[in-house]
Order: sequence, then C-alpha cells, then structure tokens
Amino acid sequence: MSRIIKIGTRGSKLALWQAYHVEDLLAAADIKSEIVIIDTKGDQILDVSISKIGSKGVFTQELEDQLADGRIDIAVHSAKDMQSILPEGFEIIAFTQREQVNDVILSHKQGIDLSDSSKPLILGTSSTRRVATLKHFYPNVQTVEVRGNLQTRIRKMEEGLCDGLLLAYAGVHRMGYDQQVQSMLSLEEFTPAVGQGSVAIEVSTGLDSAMKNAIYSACNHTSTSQELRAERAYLRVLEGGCSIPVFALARENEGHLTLTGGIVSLDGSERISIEVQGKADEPEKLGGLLSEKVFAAGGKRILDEIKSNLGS
Ligand SMILES: NCc1[nH]cc(CCC(=O)O)c1CC(=O)O
Repeated sequence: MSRIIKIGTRGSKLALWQAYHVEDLLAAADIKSEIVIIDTKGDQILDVSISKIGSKGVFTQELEDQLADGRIDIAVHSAKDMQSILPEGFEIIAFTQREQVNDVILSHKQGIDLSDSSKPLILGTSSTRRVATLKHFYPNVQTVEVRGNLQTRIRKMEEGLCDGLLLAYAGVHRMGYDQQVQSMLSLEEFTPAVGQGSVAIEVSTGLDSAMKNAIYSACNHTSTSQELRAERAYLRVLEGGCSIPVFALARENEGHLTLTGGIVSLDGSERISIEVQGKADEPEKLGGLLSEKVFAAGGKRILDEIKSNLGS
C-alpha cells in the first residue's frame, strides 16, 4: 500500500506504546504509517472519577471525531476502554495479540499480603470491578481512588496515599514497571475486565475496504479476536460501561472457547461467576449464552441494583 496510514492515539505513555506497537505491526507488513496525537477529555480531567464524568466513550469520542473527518485513518485504543456498542459509523477491525491478562499488585513496599488482616492495607485503584472484588474476597483491605497515568499513580503511592496499586499487568509491563510487581492476582478471583491486555483498532465504516483488509491482515490476532468478541458480546448484553463491576475472560484452545464471566455487587456481598464452552468460530453466540446464564443466576437483579445506585 503506497498511502501512509495515519494512526490516531491519545498522548499518554501507554497510548503511545500501543500506537508504536501498531506502527510496528503495520511496518512488518510493509505498510507505512505516522502517528497523530489527540488530546481527550478523559486525559484532561484527572481529578474527577471516570464514573462521574460519564464513562461512555470518554476516551474514545475525540478520536472518533477525527476518524469521521478523515484526519486519521485508524484509532488505536486499549481494547478494555472500548464501549461494547460503538457509535453508528465506526467499527473495530482488529485486535492485537493479547498480553498476559492478570491484574497485579504493584508496590514500592515488600510483603504485601491481601489475606493478612492483622495489619491495615490500603490499595489504590479507580476500577469498580477491582474495588467490589476486593470487598468480596478481601474485606479487610481498604481502597482509595487514584487516577492519572501510571507514573502519576506511582508517585501518589510513594507519597503515602496507599500501600500499593491494583493494576492490569499489561499496562505495568508495557511501561516497564515489572520490577515493582509484588504479586500476580488469580484469574479466578480477579477475573479481568473485558478486553484487558489487547489493543483495538477502530476505523470509520466508510474506510476503503482494501485498506481495511491490509490493516486487518497485519494486526489482527485470530485467537485474541475470538476471545474478545465473546467477551464483548457478553458485555453488550450487560450494557456495562467501566462503571459497572462486570468481568469476563475467554480462552481459545484448538478451535474451542471457554468463557468465564460474571458480575459483583458494588458492596461485594454477591458475586456471580459462570463458565460456558463453545466453538471459537461462534464467539458472539457464546457471549450471549453467558449473559443468559448470569442473568438467570441473579445477575439481572444485581445489575439493576447497580444501575439504580449509579443513577443511570
Ligand atoms: N482503565 C485504564 C486502562 N486501560 C487499559 C489499561 C491497561 C492495559 C490493558 O489492559 O490493555 C488500563 C490501566 C489498568 O487497568 O491498570
């Protein structure tokens, strides 16, 4: 392809890592690209929690405006930050190979132990899923809201705001903070957010189809995209923005998908987690099946309670 693809990204270090990663994947397929940095409202408002700004598309809308105008050809996002239903006129054409999906505890202190209730432990996070999961399994742990990019969060922790941070390994690893990882949390307890660890490539549906195909071939990772399509189909039914503690993790193996997911009540008193199995080439069907089972097991009631609590 002779044309230079314009890659739109937010300007945070993690977003730039993702954009360079996509640039590398394109370059390996002989596709030239350049990076265009776009400032988003989500980056500017650092002192208000995401659930209060209104989570819908807070990090994605400005990039979509530029896609629609043709000022950029593709927008690169953390797959986890993508709404389950995109606005009319946009689509995701590729998911990159997933990083290890676990949540981790990052700290400058040694010996942090979630299950040791003999001394107080305060963890920083801004994720409702992580807060509710802690309340469920480790009610002894206190949490404090911490926002900003990873560098800012680490500084706040070191200044004494909290003993450790609860984060996605993917971002920690990509920013080079592996040495501060104190423990890798289990997937059974801290089942990740939908899409954690993968990068999504979004385009305007009007983009030239030859270009879409070339970008797809260069960047899409087949099993990751099957996994994420199953997880996202589940999320779509739950209408879960990032302010609702839902989780789902699919694993592809030899054409077979195992999808585990559920929901936690905000106070942690109830947690539903269910596993379903299906064919990897029918990911949406599996996501739909999981949503039915979770709803039937009480998930619908928990979801409605959360929504009325959040006033949405
Ligand atoms: N919600 C913010 C966000 N979006 C993507 C990542 C990490 C990288 C990823 O999962 O792709 C993070 C930070 C975190 O949850 O620790």
